[in-house]
Amino acid sequence: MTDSTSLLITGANVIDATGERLADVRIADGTITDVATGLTAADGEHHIDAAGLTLTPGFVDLHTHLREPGKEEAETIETGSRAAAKGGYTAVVAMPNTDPTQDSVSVVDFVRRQGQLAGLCDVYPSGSITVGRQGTQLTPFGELSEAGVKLFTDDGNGVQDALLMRRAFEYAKGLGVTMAQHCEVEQLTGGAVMHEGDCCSHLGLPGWPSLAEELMVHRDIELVRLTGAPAHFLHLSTMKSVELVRAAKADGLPVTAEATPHHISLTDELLRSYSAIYKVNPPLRTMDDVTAVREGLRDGTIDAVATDHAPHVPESKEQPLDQAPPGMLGLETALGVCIAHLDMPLVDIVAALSWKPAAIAGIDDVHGRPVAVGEPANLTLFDADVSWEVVPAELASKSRNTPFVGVPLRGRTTHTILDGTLTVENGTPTR
Ligand SMILES: NC(=O)N[C@@H](CC(=O)O)C(=O)O
Ligand SMILES: [Zn+2]
Ligand SMILES: [Zn+2]
Repeated sequence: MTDSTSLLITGANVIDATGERLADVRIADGTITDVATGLTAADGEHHIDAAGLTLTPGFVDLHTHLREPGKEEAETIETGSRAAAKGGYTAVVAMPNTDPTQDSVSVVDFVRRQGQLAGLCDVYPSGSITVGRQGTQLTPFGELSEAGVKLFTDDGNGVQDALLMRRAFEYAKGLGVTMAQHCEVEQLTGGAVMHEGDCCSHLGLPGWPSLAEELMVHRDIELVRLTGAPAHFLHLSTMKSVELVRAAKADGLPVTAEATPHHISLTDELLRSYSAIYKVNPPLRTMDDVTAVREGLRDGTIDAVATDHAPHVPESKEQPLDQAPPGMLGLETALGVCIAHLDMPLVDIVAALSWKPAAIAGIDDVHGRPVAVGEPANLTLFDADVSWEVVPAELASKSRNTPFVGVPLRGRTTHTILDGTLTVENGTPTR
């Protein structure tokens, strides 16, 4: 079914921000029209028997690299949206390190429109903080914000200049938009291919010290204290970063943070293979860091799981470690990694995948909503118990650079519903 006629989902375990219960849910014309028990399918109504499955608001990815415009050989907005839908996502925030950069209204409008044309997932373009992500001149925040941009980031790089970042926060405060930082002091990471630590010294490879991340987390927390503007921290990876954010929240500062599936499941030991599949920014860290990031998610210091889905063509990842680009796929495996690797109640895992990131993205009027009558039907249905392994050839993404081959996953999306229409049915995209 690709058109939105009436759809009935029965017997699902429904989880949303209001809690957990068994219910039947009817959807018509993009809206939830019934939530009850004992509903039966009308003549001709599409019926999904969801006994044993979990129904939640659709997932929201705060951090997706869709690569279009500029690197369509690695991913397009259509293929990335399809990967998102397969992973249970109904919305993604598209990162700005495209070519041209998402630093103007015309480029962000193009990205949003391509997302609408693909029709598989709502695509919300971020805007870059600086023109061309060059770190020297601020983009027209006012125009971009009027064009619907709510999250600004130079992701791929952090903003190195503290004065420019201070100004960015000051403008952001007036406009009600959020600055999202890729925390990396580049003077400390030149030439790095992996986490700086025992494993790195043993392999004799150039290291990316935890301090390079933590210094910028600290700087931006203090800029938030100074300006009162909100900050979101992208892909946090170290124990000390988690501690800094925990302390900032305890001080009542408006900071939020995300962690990736790979930073809660994989460590720097994987670089012993010298495979560039495991090269990522920030790098895979130690088990102590993994444990601290998981604890950050458990206690709410880290608000969201965000994939940092970063597709790269095979030829680029087959290069030696020092030449290969950093980045890993994430959209189709995120749920499976989270359930397998986070010792948290399922409701808290779904919170980190859905309504908490929806609020950070400023799209919580449409996504991450309660499963209730009158709400927009952006929903995910998944099997929380199924164990599976990723097969790269079966990915919807145009790229194959998943680090999760051979990693046990638990939990997989069966159906995704965008604005009342099935984008994924029985695990298969509908378009
Ligand atoms: N995470 C990565 O290793 N790579 C990202 C950039 C980024 O998120 O910093 C990419 O665009 O490939
Ligand atoms: Zn980044
Ligand atoms: Zn990124």
